[in-house]
Amino acid sequence: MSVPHVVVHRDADVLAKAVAARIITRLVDVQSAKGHASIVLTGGTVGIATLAAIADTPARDAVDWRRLDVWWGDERFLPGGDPERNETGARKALLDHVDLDPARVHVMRGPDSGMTAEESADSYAAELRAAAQPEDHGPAPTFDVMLLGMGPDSHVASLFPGMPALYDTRPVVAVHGAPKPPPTRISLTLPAIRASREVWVVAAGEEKAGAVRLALSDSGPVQVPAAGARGRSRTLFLLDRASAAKIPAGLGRIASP
Ligand SMILES: O=C1O[C@H](COP(=O)(O)O)[C@@H](O)[C@H](O)[C@H]1O
Repeated sequence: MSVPHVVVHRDADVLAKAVAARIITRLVDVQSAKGHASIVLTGGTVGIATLAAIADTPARDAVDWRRLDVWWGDERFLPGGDPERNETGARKALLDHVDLDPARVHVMRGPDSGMTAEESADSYAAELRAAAQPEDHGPAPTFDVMLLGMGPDSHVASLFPGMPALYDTRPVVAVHGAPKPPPTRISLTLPAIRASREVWVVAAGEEKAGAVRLALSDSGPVQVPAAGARGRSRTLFLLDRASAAKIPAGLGRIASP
């Protein structure tokens, strides 16, 4: 697993634009190297603002959207089209504005599919397994980029501190009783997150400063889930100044003074 690298931007707006530029560059590089790429999306404020920033930049045309697999790190277990679903936010901000191959957009199904949360998680696990290649050596693909928002309690995806999902070895699970509404969710687990080539944790706002500090410490992932979010090749913490306010001096590289 990689050691986190911290980049600090002036504010949430600059952060979203900078992460958007970074995603475009990464996807273009990966697609030019192997013909296709994969990204795992997050919900949350900065996650969705980043997608909107991609939609806003002409450089988005450099990505071959039809050769991109889109996955989610978590989903709120709500019917399709519900404004609280991460999918709905992502579609509105970006996915509806680019030429994706619908077969490559892998949504986590809601209750309107007729499935329980457990069945939806199992069906996503089957989709992950089907996409995994022998060289991935596991039940999920080696995602090229995984974006993760982080809550003030240090949750990533829908892995909340102390919850049983943090001990699970399956790639994706149903979560019940989440402290942040809605209580029922579907989430990738730490093994699936850690199977990603690159994990990028994005956070903004002073209410995240304590969680950012802990996420960059030696805390255990059961108490501090973001401390377990590490990529195989690279882990980035992409922050605004407010969320980086409590990290040890010298750890963060200021990119936007
Ligand atoms: O509920 C969720 O929250 C987190 C973080 O959201 P934020 O608004 O505090 O940035 C998000 O990463 C996760 O995907 C989502 O389901």
